[in-house]
Amino acid sequence: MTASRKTKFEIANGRDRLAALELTIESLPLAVGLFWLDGRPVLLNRHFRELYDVGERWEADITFAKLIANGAFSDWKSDPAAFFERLVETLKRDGEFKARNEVGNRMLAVHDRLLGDDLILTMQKDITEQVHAEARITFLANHDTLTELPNRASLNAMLDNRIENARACHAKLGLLLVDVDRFKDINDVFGHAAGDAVLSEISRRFLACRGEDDIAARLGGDEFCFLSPSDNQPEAAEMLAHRLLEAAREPVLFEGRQLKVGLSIGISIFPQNGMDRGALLAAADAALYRAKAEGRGMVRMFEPEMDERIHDQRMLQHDLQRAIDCDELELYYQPQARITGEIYGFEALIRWRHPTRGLLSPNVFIPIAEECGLILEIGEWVLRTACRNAVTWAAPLQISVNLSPVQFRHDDLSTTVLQILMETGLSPERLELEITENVLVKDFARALQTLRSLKKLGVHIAMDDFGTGYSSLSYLQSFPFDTLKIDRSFISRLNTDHLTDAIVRAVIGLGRGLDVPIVAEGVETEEQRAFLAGEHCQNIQGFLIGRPQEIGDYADIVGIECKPQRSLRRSAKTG
Ligand SMILES: Nc1nc2c(ncn2[C@@H]2O[C@H](COP(=O)(O)O[C@H]3[C@@H](O)[C@H](n4cnc5c(=O)[nH]c(N)nc54)O[C@@H]3COP(=O)(O)O)[C@@H](O)[C@H]2O)c(=O)[nH]1
Repeated sequence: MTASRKTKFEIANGRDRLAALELTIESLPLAVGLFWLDGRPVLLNRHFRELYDVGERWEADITFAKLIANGAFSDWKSDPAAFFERLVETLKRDGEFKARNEVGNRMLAVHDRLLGDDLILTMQKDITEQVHAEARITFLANHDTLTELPNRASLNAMLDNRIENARACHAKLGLLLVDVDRFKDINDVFGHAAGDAVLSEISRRFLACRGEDDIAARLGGDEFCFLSPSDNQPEAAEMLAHRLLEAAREPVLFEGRQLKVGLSIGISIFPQNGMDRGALLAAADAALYRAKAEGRGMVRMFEPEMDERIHDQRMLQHDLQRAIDCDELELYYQPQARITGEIYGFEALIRWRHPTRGLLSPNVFIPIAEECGLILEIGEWVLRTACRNAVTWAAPLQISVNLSPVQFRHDDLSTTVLQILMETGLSPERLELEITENVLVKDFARALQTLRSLKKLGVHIAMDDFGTGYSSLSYLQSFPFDTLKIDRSFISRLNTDHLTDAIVRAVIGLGRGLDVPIVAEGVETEEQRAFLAGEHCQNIQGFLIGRPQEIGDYADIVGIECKPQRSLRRSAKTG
C-alpha cells in the first residue's frame, strides 16, 4: 500500500469509527450533550433532543443555558446565562458537576464534565422510577401502611421538632393520645378485615377534623396521637378531642354491618405537664388511662395526681421483681362448698405482703405483673405452692388455681402443669384451673388447643366470672368445661332485681342442660344461698361459707396440723 493510499485508508477508517461512535452515542439510553464552552452544542443525542424538545437539526442560536432553562431549576430559569457561567467556573475548578434536575415530570441525574479545555459533556440519566421508589420507601419508613398516617418514628421526630420550637418561642402545645374503645372486640368477633376497615375509616375522619397545623399519627394498634400547636391551650386540645369523638360517633359500615366504636382520649399540655416528648406522652397516657377507667368514651386532661399513680405503679413493678425471692407472696385459701354446706375444695388466692404497704390485693399487683411479664413466674409459683400445699392435706379436696390470660398464651403451660403435678405428686383430678373468657378471646384456636392438652392431663377446667363477657355462650359450645362459676356481681344483686334473678336462674338451667356443675361466687347471705338452693344450684363459694384465709385457719377441714404457711412456701420454693 502506498503512503497516500494508507493515509486515505486511515482517514476513511477514522471517519467510520467516528460514525460508529456517533451512532453509539445517538442510541445510548441516557441523554448526552456535547457543548462548546460558550454553550453552543456540538452533539445532542436522541434522548437529549427528546428530553429538551430539540429538532434533529437544531436552531443556530440554541445554547446550553437556553436548553437547561427549560428544566425546573428556578435559578436557571431566572438568569440562565449567569448560572451557565457559574457552571463553567465549577467545571474549570472541579472538572465535574453532579446534580438532580427535574425536567417536565421526569427526574434526571445530571453529570457534567469538562473535556479538554473547550468542551462540556453533559450526561443525564432518567431516574424518575428510582426516585419514586426511594420516595415510597421513605414514605413507608415514616408512615403506617394501613392508614397512611405518620407512624411512631416520624411522630417522635415531629414532636421533638415542635417541642424545640415551642420552647424557643415560649409557645404552648396540646398532645392527645386516642384509643379506640373495644377495638379488640371488633377484631375478635368480626375478624381483622373489619378491624382494618374501622381503622382506615376512622383515620380518614380524623384527618378531616384536624386543624391545618395539627399533627395526626398512628402509634400502632388502635392508638393514635395528635398534636395541637395552638397557643390557646388547653381549650384548643379539648376542642380537637371533641371533634374526634364526634367523628367516631357515626358507625363504620363493613360488609353490610354497622360497626360502632368509641374513643377514649388523654390530653397533656406543653410546658406545664412535661418539658420533653417522653414526659408529655407519659402524662397523656396517664390521662388516657383515667379516661378508660372512668368508663370509656371520655376525654381527660392530665392532672398531677395521675403522675403519682404512674410513679406508684413503677415502684410496685420494681418491688414485685423481688417479691418472690424475698418470700413476700402468700396464698390464701377460700372454701368451695356444696349447696348443703359441705366443703369439697378451696380456691387459692394470692396476696403480697409488701414490706411497707402491708397486705396487697391481687387486684393491685396482678395487672402490673401481667403487663411486665412477671405473671409467668408468679403464676408458676402459685400453681406449685397450691399443689404442694394440697398434697399435705389428709382430705383429698379439690384445689382451684386462677390462670392469667398471659400465662395461658405462653407456649409451655401444659408442660409446666404436668411438671408441677409430677414434682408435687398431686393427683390431676384434684386440680382445677380457673380461666376467664379473656383467655379465649385472643387466638381462639390456639387457646382451644391448650385447653385440650390441659384436659388430657386429667385436670379440671372452670370458666370463671361467667356472664361478664358477651360471648361466654359461644365458648361453651367449643369446649367441655367442668365447672361454670357465676360471677359474684350477679349473686350480689339476687333477690333485689328481677332481671338478675332471671339471669341466674337461666345460667343454672344452662349448666343443668349441659351437665356442667355451677358454682355461685360471692354468696354472702343465707337469702342468696336459699335462692340458689331453690334453683338447684350445686355449689357455692363466698363469705357465707368462708373468707380467703391462710390454710392453717382451715386446718380442721383439710386435715393438717396447724403450721404456719411461711414454712410451706419456703419448702415449695426450694422444691
Ligand atoms: N392470675 C391470678 N389471678 C388471681 C390470683 N389470685 C387471685 N386472683 C384474682 O384476683 C382477683 C381478686 O381476687 P381476691 O381479691 O382474692 O378476691 C377473691 C375473693 O376474695 C372474692 N370473694 C370471694 N367471695 C366473696 C364474697 O362473698 N364477697 C365478696 N365481696 N368478694 C368475695 O372474689 C375473688 C375471687 O374471685 P374469682 O377468682 O373470680 O373466683 C380475682 O379476679 C382473682 O381471680 C392468682 O393467683 N392468679
